[in-house]
Amino acid sequence: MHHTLRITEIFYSLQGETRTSGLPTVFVRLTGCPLRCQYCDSAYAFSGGEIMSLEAILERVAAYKPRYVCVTGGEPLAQPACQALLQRLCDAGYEVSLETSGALSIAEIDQRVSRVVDLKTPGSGEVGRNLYANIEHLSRNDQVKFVICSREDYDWAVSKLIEYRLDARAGEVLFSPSYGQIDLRALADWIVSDNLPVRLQLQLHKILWNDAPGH
Ligand SMILES: C[S@@+](CC[C@H](N)C(=O)[O-])C[C@H]1O[C@@H](n2cnc3c(N)ncnc32)[C@H](O)[C@@H]1O
Ligand SMILES: Nc1nc2[nH]cc(C(=O)O)c2c(=O)[nH]1
Ligand code: SF4
Ligand SMILES: [Mg+2]
Repeated sequence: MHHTLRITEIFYSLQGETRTSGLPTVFVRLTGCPLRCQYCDSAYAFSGGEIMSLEAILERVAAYKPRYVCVTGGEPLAQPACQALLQRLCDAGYEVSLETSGALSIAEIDQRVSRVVDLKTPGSGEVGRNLYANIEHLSRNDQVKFVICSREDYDWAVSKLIEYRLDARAGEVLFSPSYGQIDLRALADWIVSDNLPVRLQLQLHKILWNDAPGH
């Protein structure tokens, strides 16, 4: 079967987020997203892009000789051929991660992939899109992320953490500040004072490169 995907960009940078933060990583950014989070820093990937064959994508990735590959977007799972892309990247021997909004099922996604599942907070404006059935498919190789816009979002994230025992299911629970929307030190202090089993993650690439294209 001949698979194609609509791609916004493929670039090599330091991973700015998740458990591989700071490690050189190739990013494959798929075009299009059915959500509209108010804070989205990747809205340029909602449209446009270029149709590429699976083979052409694999060739572009291989040219960097990476260890880590991150498939992101847009919403990667909105394109059916994403599943085949992830499988082929794993087969090629890369450490593969997938960033997904949590609005589409991860049930059929290769378990070799570290699935980074965002649970959309009320502050995102898309909390109604969360597919909670995804939680039962999480393994220790997966990560759950909350992007926190306010104290209300923090309290909501803590309630979901406890309700679903997320720290016992996923390998990492990430609390990430919505960029520029919340005081970093306050978020850090809340996590410490509540003794939470979560990791505060900053977006390293924005500190380093101010979110410039290609990073
Ligand atoms: C651009 S999205 C692409 C993947 C997928 N659509 C999703 O939402 O997970 C990648 C990650 O960046 C996060 N993100 C987007 N804009 C952000 C912002 N302004 N501050 C912090 N995180 C942000 C998203 O919540 C998501 O976890
Ligand atoms: N360096 C770098 N790390 C990232 N981690 C997640 C990104 C994203 O936009 O999804 C991203 C990005 O755009 N750049
Ligand atoms: S789901 Fe991801 S890509 Fe889509 S609007 Fe939200 S943050 Fe942006
Ligand atoms: Mg980005």
